[in-house]
Amino acid sequence: MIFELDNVELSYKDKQILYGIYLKAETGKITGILGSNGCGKTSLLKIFFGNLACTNKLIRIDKKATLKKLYSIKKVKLLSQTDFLPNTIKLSKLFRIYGVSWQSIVEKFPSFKKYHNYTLAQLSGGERRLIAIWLSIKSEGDLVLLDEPFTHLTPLYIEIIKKELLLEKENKAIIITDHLYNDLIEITDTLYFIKDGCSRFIEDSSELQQLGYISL
Ligand SMILES: Nc1ncnc2c1ncn2[C@@H]1O[C@H](COP(=O)(O)OP(=O)(O)OP(=O)(O)O)[C@@H](O)[C@H]1O
Repeated sequence: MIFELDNVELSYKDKQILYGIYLKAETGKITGILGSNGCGKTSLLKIFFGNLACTNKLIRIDKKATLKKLYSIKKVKLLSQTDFLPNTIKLSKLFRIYGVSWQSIVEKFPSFKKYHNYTLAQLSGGERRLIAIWLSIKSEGDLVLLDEPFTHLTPLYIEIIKKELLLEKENKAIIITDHLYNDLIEITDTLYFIKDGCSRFIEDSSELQQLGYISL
């Protein structure tokens, strides 16, 4: 499946944020989005998902344009930066609701075994984040949008999540944005950089220096 987002125009009051955007995500590939703080990455993911209105946008699925919100016609998962899961439901139930086996997370993160009957409110911020990431990437989905999945995670956990993403991409299109750019670049097949409201396709990571994203 191929998802394209084109012709995005987004303003907040008089401030124009995005106006020359093209992004493509496809099953079997991980697409990365990089850009400085405030350039519009989170907004882009929300526009793609369908929960942020903008002046103009064009979404195509397998080359066919659609005006519908993507989440209403395809299985799309959005990992937002802020907590979005209910804090009072036991993790065992949350995993059942998402259709993800509890054993899958215990196999990769054995220290989580004891949390089976805990609620999210009883976990640390990083542990809550890991649960949210796991449910986003392991539940059924055509397109997975991940807003800063690596930030807040311990280095070892990041390595495990990267390996899982490489497995999950076989059946899903995945888009990731994160400031841990080395981790992101390592697993992405396609990379875009957002600057001055526009997206640029990055062929070689050395371009990120010329663009002023990382120091020379
Ligand atoms: N609700 C809002 N009202 C007004 N301005 C907003 C609103 N949400 C975001 N913005 C502005 O839009 C711009 C893009 O925000 P966005 O969160 O998409 O950036 P980002 O690239 O994800 O940033 P970061 O890397 O810091 O998370 C920022 O300048 C922000 O101040």
